[in-house]
Amino acid sequence: MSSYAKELEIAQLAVQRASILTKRVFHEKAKGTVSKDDKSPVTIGDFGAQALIISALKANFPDDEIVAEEEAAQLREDENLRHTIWDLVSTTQLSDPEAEGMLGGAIDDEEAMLTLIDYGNSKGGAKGRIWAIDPIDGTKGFLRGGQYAVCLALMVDGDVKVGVLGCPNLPIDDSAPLTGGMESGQTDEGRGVLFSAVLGEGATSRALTTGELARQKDISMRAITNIASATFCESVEAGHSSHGDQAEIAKLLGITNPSVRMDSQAKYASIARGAGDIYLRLPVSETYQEKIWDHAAGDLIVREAGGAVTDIHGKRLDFSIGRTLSNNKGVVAAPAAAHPEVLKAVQEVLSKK
Ligand SMILES: Nc1ncnc2c1ncn2[C@@H]1O[C@H](COP(=O)(O)O)[C@@H](OP(=O)(O)O)[C@H]1O
Ligand SMILES: [Mg+2]
Ligand SMILES: [Mg+2]
Ligand SMILES: [Mg+2]
Repeated sequence: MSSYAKELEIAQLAVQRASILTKRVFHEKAKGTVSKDDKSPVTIGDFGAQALIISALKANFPDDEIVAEEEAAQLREDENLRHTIWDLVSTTQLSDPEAEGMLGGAIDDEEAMLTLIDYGNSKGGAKGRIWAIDPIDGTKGFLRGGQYAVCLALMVDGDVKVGVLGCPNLPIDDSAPLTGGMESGQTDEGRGVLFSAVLGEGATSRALTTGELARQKDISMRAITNIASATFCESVEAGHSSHGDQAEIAKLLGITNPSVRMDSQAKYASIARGAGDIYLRLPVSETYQEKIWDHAAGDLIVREAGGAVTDIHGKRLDFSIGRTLSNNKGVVAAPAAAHPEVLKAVQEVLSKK
């Protein structure tokens, strides 16, 4: 019996249900975007998915704290936006009644939905049980029909214990070739994966369904015998990580395969299943602090699949500080045996700047 069996099951079902909503938004709705203070695109999908996930967590673990990316303030002002989201949230459920029942059933009304979204305002920290939610990670990928992820992790006393990633646009087949997006003309057929890990218990993948959980498979990173033959993943957005530095590092390692660019924590998931090998996220700004919800689930899934994840200084990502990874800079994720060599190359390139 897994040490976090109930947490894992609820987390996976919650992510699966939220993924139904995000797919509905993509397929059915005009992908209405509104601008937040930080000008990042945020869609009705982000708010809706966050409401559904928090509803499931509150029904099962009422005392746990939650750190989530979005907040309801804007929805309180904007009646149309609120109604649109409520429309989706109140009509999205798992097709399996037993699974849906485990998530606590329907949200009462619009006001309750707003309250739920705002439960995600915990400051985080080193004490107690805290969930981290990114309802849509890779919002830009989501909008362009590329990769995105619905992300959920449980931290206990600042350490990630459970991580779940729903990746609706990744191929179900763990050995499918790595590409950044949904190539034009492709359908949902054969796509949609739910990744998960519990600390000390390995990492798994399974097909994302609309009902009960599909059968899982263990996943592991590829063993790299020759680093020059590795493939690395990086953000599509040059504003999120430095393509230039990453290319120099690849060159230094003798890597000739082109990097695969994809949005979201689908990068962590892709290397964890052995479809790629290395994920580099090198800072472009002195001041930007990475958000815990952008990394918590992916960090655990990669480590449980046989990888090592550190920042550019070789420090483990520290989720115990608050809502951001203020003790870390950048991300270097690679198979454990290859990580020292990759980190050395990262530091060599960055030290010359
Ligand atoms: N200057 C910056 N540097 C690094 N990450 C940034 C950034 N500005 C925004 N981000 C984060 O990058 C995430 C997407 O990562 P990626 O580039 O790997 O797809 C965004 O998540 P959201 O899409 O959830 O807002 C956002 O939190
Ligand atoms: Mg965002
Ligand atoms: Mg994100
Ligand atoms: Mg997001």
